[in-house]
Amino acid sequence: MNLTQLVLASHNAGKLKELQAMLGDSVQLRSIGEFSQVEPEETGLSFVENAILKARNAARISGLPALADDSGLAVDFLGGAPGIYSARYADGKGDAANNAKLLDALRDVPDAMRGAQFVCVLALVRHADDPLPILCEGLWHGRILHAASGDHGFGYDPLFWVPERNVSSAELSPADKNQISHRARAMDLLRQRLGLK
Ligand SMILES: O=P(O)(O)OP(=O)(O)OP(=O)(O)OC[C@H]1O[C@@H](n2cnc3c(O)ncnc32)[C@H](O)[C@@H]1O
Ligand SMILES: [Mg+2]
Repeated sequence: MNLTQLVLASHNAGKLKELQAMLGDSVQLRSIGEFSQVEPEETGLSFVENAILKARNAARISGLPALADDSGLAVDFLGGAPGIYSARYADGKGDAANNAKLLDALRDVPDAMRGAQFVCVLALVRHADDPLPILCEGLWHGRILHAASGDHGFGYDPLFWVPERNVSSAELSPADKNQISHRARAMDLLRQRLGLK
């Protein structure tokens, strides 16, 4: 597939920055925000369903091939919550409220029981009705800290301790996060599928 321009089916500026950095100059990612401010309802029960739903919606609106990222944080002690509801965990009140709610839910839970993974599913559709979306996933294992630390990244990064670096993911430089994150792993697979590496 020859792709020089893709629309990114996301209103999250943090994702756009990370994904464009990973793709480099060979593919230009245009934000769906250029075409519409309306966010589709994420009605799926899985990351895969929501990624496909967002990608189809963006392809329909833009007329371009579309890439979507559905991602979230699955916390072991919470049975995988907030999972696909990560963005809406604190009822749409934003990252700070989501982080505060998570800290509260894990109050007094010991380190050994604070395991978590970031999940990322990327879905690429060539057009809105594409019967064979390309799907790639990535996981990143870590642990939930007892307090926020660091100010890079977005979302739950200040609470996610990265065992291989002994820092929070918000303390990693953007370049370092983009080497090892759930999104980096999914993008690595996507680049292979597209013959970009
Ligand atoms: O749906 P779009 O428009 O892409 O943007 P969104 O922010 O709503 O994205 P999701 O529905 O995929 O929800 C992802 C949630 O998981 C969080 N998340 C995903 N990847 C993350 C990362 O790399 N670092 C920190 N938090 C992340 C993020 O903050 C959101 O709360
Ligand atoms: Mg969303």
